[in-house]
Amino acid sequence: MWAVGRGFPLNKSVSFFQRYLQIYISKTTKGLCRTSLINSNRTSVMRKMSPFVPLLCVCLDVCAVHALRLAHFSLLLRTPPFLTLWAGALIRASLLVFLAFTFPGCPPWTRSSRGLQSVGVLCFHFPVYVALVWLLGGSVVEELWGWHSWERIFQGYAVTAVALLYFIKASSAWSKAPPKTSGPDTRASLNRLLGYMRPYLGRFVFVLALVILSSYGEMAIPKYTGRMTDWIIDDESPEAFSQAITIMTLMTVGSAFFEFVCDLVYNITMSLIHTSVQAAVFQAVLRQEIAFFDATPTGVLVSRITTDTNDMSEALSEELSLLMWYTGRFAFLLFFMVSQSWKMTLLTCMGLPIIWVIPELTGHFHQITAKKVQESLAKANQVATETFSCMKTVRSFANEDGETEKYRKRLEETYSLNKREAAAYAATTWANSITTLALKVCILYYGGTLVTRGAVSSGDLVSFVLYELQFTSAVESVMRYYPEVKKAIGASEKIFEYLDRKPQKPPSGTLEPEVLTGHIQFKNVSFSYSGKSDESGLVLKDVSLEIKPGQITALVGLNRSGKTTCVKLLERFYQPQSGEILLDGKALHSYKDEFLHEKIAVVSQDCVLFARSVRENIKYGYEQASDEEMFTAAKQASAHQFIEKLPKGYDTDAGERGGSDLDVENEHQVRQTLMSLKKNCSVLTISNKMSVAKEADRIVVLDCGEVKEVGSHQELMERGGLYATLVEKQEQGISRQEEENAEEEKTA
Ligand SMILES: Nc1ncnc2c1ncn2[C@@H]1O[C@H](COP(=O)(O)OP(=O)(O)OP(=O)(O)O)[C@@H](O)[C@H]1O
Repeated sequence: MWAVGRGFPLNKSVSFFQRYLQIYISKTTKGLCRTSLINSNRTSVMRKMSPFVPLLCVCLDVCAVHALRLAHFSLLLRTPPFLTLWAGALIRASLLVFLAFTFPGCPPWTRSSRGLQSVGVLCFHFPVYVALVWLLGGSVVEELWGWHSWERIFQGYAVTAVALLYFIKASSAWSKAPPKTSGPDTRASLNRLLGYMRPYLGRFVFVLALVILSSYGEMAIPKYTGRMTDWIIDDESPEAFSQAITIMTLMTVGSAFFEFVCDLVYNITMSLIHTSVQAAVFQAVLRQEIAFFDATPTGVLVSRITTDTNDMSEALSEELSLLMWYTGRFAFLLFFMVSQSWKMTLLTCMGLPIIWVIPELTGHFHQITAKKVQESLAKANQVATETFSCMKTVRSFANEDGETEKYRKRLEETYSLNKREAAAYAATTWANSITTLALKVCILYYGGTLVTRGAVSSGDLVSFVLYELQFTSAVESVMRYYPEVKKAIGASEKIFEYLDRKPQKPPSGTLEPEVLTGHIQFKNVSFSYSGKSDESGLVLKDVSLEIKPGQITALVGLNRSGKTTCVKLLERFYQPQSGEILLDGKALHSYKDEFLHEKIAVVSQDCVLFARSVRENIKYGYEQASDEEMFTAAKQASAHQFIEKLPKGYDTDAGERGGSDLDVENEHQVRQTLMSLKKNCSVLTISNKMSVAKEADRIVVLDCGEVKEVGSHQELMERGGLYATLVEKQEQGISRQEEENAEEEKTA
């Protein structure tokens, strides 16, 4: 440091230091690396030495502590012990950090936050502890003069190892939570969820109070069992004993009752929240433009509304409630344990990482083996499936024995993996119980010495052991459920995505005139479903056409020429990229949405029936219609008689998407009805059948999204263009079909 202060270049001081370390390593590791160090690439050799480097750092640290110890006891340096303690910690920390950052052999983790944190714990935990004891008025003489003893040095490393294990456990639990995406973060989702919870704030406060009361009640059994042990040992009066039993029973029953009420209120509240979120998402989805439904598969939409909201609310109902319970228990257990004996509590906390880490390591091995077993089973199943599905081929090659042998080999592989899995499972279970047992033995041993010294009573030890039993699982549960709850909140982002989505369509207009003649004009309309206006994607290209009131206009053309698209634009499902559509001389988008959909009626070839009664289907979107109006509509569609014959008439359930397509007879009937209605409205018919177009007053011929011809049937036939060709081809097709049918009949 001095050299740096005097303007000595840092890299020089580093290489100077490194040289000494290299000499040190070459001496300690004797011939093992001496020859290698002579090589020019010293740094790479140093990296190879990295397994020894932590050991070297520990040795240097111990040397530094002993050097400080000598300085501390030296008569020449009469520094106050507090100052020596803190200065010593600072020197140790500086030395270790300097080593980590300058010595190339140091593993990278020593330079990470985890490494620096460990250095901090190693060097400063004891000074902080001494300072706290001193502030609380305790005696610190022994600690101030003995901090450099071997016992304290080992204790320091043990504390650092435990802290590191805690840190690893916490970070692995946290990393199970979903990674942050570029979308809204968990905090934003949490705020949204809290927004839904706000109306029930009173209930949540009530639930929280019940959690606290119930958790407190659960402390009764350990507490009074300990008391009773004391009374039994001390041979106290039977009244005190029965009083303890009564209080314990009351508290336990009370706790169970509070838990029941709490669960009930909490789950009902969460169901209410779930219902309101689900309804809001459904409404938000319905608001979207039709292109959104084209692009999003129905399954995804349904899953977002049902599965995703269910998953979220289930996770929040179950995991959040468990998190609350265990946090409440954890807090009370910690409080009662500390009040029994803070030393035993510290021992428990130090033992916790060990009972997590060892089973986790064996559990990891078990998981890997279980996965391999699954894969191997899948391979065996594949052989079986393949063989059965190609049974004819197997038989024709007479390869039954070959396939059996192949299947047997796969099963043998699975069997050997099964054996490993069984061993891994046994090891995991064993590691679980042995580590838990070891911690208990340690606590009992340490507690026993405290009881012998008279520091705690036997009853306290009994209570403590009972608290500790619950404490371990409470801590584990908190660490398990916290990431789960975070994950559930993260998953809610997907739901809010729909709630936040703004429909990509212009707002509804305001016009709703009392009189509407129904004069429709397409003026230079171009449209593409992709939203792009480049020529290749256009489905309609510069289309101009007119649908006059009191007339029937037919839109004809080959398949995919854009006929249906014109109707979709008329219904405002999509917006044209350019051009405009006018209704009675006013832009279509200036009309109110509801008004427009009331005025434009679409009779489709393949209409849809909802899984509701026939009555509800007919009145769909116009519930206020009278039964008379409904009968008239059904009669016009020649469905009245048919419906009357159904088991429950108009109240018969139509069934989901029941067979509803128009047959030839019905189609003719509907057409006749439309013809009779044409005086009061504009009629646009779309059909591939030229016979339908023939009856229209005006025919618009579309080809590849462009208007090719406009006129009456007569005019277009005389022109001899596309329409005439289509009519001709269709007539030929019909006559050929008739000939084929006649021939079939003959042969029959
Ligand atoms: N929702 C959609 N998304 C993307 N492209 C579409 C969509 N609907 C139709 N198309 C495409 O637009 C073009 C015109 O289709 P449209 O259904 O309007 O033709 P059509 O003349 O009514 O055909 P048909 O007589 O076969 O019903 C076709 O190429 C079709 O593939």
